Amino acid sequence: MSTNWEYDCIVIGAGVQGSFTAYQLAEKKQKTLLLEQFILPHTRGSSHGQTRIIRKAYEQDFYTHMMEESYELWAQLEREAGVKLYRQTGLLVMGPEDSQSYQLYKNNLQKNKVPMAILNRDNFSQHIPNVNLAVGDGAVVDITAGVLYADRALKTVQGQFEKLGGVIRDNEKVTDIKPGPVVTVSTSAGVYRAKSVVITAGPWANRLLAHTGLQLPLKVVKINVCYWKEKVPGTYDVKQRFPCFLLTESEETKYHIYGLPSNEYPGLMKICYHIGGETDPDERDKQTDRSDIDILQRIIARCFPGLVPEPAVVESCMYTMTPDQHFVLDRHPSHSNIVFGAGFSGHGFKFGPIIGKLLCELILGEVPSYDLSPFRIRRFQDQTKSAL
Ligand SMILES: Cc1cc2nc3c(=O)[nH]c(=O)nc-3n(C[C@H](O)[C@H](O)[C@H](O)COP(=O)(O)OP(=O)(O)OC[C@H]3O[C@@H](n4cnc5c(N)ncnc54)[C@H](O)[C@@H]3O)c2cc1C
Ligand SMILES: O=C(O)[C@@H]1CCCCN1
Repeated sequence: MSTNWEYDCIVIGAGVQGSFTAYQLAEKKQKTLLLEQFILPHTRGSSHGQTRIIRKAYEQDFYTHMMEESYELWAQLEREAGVKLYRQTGLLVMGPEDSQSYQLYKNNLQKNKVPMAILNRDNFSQHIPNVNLAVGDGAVVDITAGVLYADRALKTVQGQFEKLGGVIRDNEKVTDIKPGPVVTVSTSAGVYRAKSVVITAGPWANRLLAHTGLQLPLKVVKINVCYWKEKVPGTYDVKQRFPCFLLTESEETKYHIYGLPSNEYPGLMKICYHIGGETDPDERDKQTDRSDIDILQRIIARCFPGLVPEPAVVESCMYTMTPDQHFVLDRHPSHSNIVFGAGFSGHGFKFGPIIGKLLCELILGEVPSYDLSPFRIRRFQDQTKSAL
């Protein structure tokens, strides 16, 4: 076998995680190729759209800790590129006061000294007008939270990567990966060889991993991204300082419901359900399950009296879920020069800079900056299929 290679590293998939990983690698002077199957920018994966929530409020400490640094890295990218990627709005967390989920959010904010406010029934509507707090629900605000401008963030980080000498080839689908001391990656347009490979293929992760003999317990779901019309334009607008919100799971809703103030489409507020119908990523639009919309309509009619409880716009996006909804960040069990980031379970965007840093550390054989045990594949044990 020849030991020639053209690249130190090839990153497969130019969503938020692959783009940040490529950027970090280029910063570390690694000659890096970023491959993307579609023409950029595109709307067929998980990272498209104008906005995402950024927050420190989490049920688990380890995410809150990672977010401390992630905020710094987002700000660093804003400074480097001279663009605004983050707007602070706060995040209103509401949920059954006595539920485990709500208590975890509240306690975690307090324990980690995240700037926050606890609202009670008497002062709630003074701070958050036009929202009905359900009977038995508590409310806290993560003051650090806000909106990330997602499409702009992707364009920015890809641009910074190219400025560092990184190469992006879009409209080039990876069709085969041959592991070895030098990894051979075949695409619809050519063949490349590199010392190492990072797979950040979002909903297509298992398709790519199959070439390396590994399958993870991932489930791809289609999310109906719903926008709801304000009865009086501006009621829930970002300019009126309306916050993002998160309704923690309850017996009625089972999964989180979340929303962002009206911003990208004037007069429309984005509110979604944190699960959807299972789909093949190449056949996303054949998945027509709208049972989430029924649940959203009920909750919106009850809690958001200023919105028409009928979606005005419905767009599509995909989540790649793991059984525990924690990410997968690991090295291939048989090929140490293949690393992957997958299963971001609908909450990975805000971590983009940190995921990029961690995957870069794994590729370079450095000690990871965070404890990766919640993200390792060994937690799945029986569910991980390896043909090796
Ligand atoms: C509706 C919605 C709302 C969300 N809200 C939030 C939020 O508020 N806050 C938050 O933090 N996160 C949120 N998320 C989650 C976040 O957006 C995702 O976790 C993140 O975008 C995942 O990025 P990724 O890079 O793993 O996947 P992707 O963006 O899907 O990127 C993978 C890329 O790999 C490419 N690819 C796949 N196969 C190949 C191949 N064979 N060859 C070449 N390229 C290939 C794909 O085309 C794709 O571009 C949300 C997600 C959705 C869908
Ligand atoms: O990551 C987030 O912040 C959003 C809201 C909560 C559910 C997942 N997606």
